[in-house]
Amino acid sequence: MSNLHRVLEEKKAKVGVLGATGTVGQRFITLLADHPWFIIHALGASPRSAGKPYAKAANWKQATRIPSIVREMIVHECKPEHFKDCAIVFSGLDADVAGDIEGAFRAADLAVFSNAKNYRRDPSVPLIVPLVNAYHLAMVPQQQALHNPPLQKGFILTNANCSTTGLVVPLRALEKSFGPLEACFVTTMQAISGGGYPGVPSLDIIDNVVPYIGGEEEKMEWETLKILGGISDDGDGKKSFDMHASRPLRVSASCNRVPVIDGHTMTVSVRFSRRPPPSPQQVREALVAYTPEAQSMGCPSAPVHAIFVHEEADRPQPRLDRYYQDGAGVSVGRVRQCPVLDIKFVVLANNVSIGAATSSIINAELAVLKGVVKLPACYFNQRLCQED
Ligand SMILES: NC(=O)C1=CN([C@@H]2O[C@H](COP(=O)(O)OP(=O)(O)OC[C@H]3O[C@@H](n4cnc5c(N)ncnc54)[C@H](OP(=O)(O)O)[C@@H]3O)[C@@H](O)[C@H]2O)C=CC1
Ligand SMILES: N[C@@H](CC(=O)OP(=O)(O)O)C(=O)O
Repeated sequence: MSNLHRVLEEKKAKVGVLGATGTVGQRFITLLADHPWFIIHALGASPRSAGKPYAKAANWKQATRIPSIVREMIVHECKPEHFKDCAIVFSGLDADVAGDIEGAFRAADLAVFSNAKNYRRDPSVPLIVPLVNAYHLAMVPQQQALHNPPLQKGFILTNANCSTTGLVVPLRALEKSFGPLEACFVTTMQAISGGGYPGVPSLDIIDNVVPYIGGEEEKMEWETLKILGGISDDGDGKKSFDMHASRPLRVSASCNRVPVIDGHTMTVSVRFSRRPPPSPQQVREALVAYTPEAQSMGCPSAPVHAIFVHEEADRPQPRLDRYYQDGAGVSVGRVRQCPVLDIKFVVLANNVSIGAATSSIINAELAVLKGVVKLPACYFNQRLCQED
């Protein structure tokens, strides 16, 4: 460990990254390398990578160089003992192994912020898109209390499927301004990087569109309801996610893989409960004005514009717009009347950034700001420090 790293470790909160060598893991590393509150302390990947310096273990595919802070760091197997000093553990683990590993980390009283699908449907686990439903963090204490044995600091919190993430941000903005939505049709054009590395074989995707991504449509249709739903109380203090139950929203998703490297584009049509529905101009204004808690609370990784609304007729486009705000916001365009439902528009979200690593990091920042993760005494920002 360099002297600089030692100094930073005294000033920032130590975090770990599981699945650090993968597509999402590499994005975590680029984002965390200069994070104002967090410092990378431990890295985990498969037994194939364990024991190697990160630069040798990772097949680095980012446009920027491997940050010097991790270059020589030895990758560990994903066992809690290697991460016991971490206040937060981010996970970009393959879903085949994430269930057992993340469960073991929670049982070891570690706070896990996961990208994997395994726990998203768990009734005690918040599924949080940080630009949408930060209030679901309120479920964490119940998860800790119901765990056997009860936990002091450990929990699992997941972010959403990358396509679901791009969809729910404008849907939440519209519900906030115009009340409940009744129906939504969404058709996705998903980037190859969504499948991890090496992902879809080149001979399947070049000069082609694949009209099927296993499990994706079901995830979009189900996760949207959990994310947009509230939390209900049974009267005895037991809380549960209400799955948008008060005014059920019907979502129909069609998911396609297209020959784009990064950035999931989707076309969306919605019907509002209220009659008459808002006009396209009212919808544009509501999307631009939308300010999620992550922004108002001052999360350092939150985008300046949660939703950027394009006026040009042919935007957003993945090649032009996926890195806007470092991929942390969502781009919307072509807001217009829908002759079947009410309003239709196009959404673009960077699947690896706001669709994955950036969401996890903002979720962790929200957890710190809301006191769900209590950081030990530290010096990086006295306002945030909470003594045990
Ligand atoms: N790519 C995307 O756009 C998005 C991905 N996700 C989800 O995020 C997760 C990561 O995705 P992605 O980065 O694309 O996947 P990758 O296949 O690129 O990376 C998978 C990671 O898991 C590690 N791993 C594999 N097997 C094991 C094991 N037995 N023990 C410990 N670690 C293991 C790999 O380590 P090693 O290199 O050593 O094999 C690697 O670090 C997945 O659950 C995915 O569904 C979510 C939203 C978007
Ligand atoms: N399935 C998505 C990426 C992903 O990994 O999704 P999930 O985290 O829901 O398994 C895609 O292929 O673009």
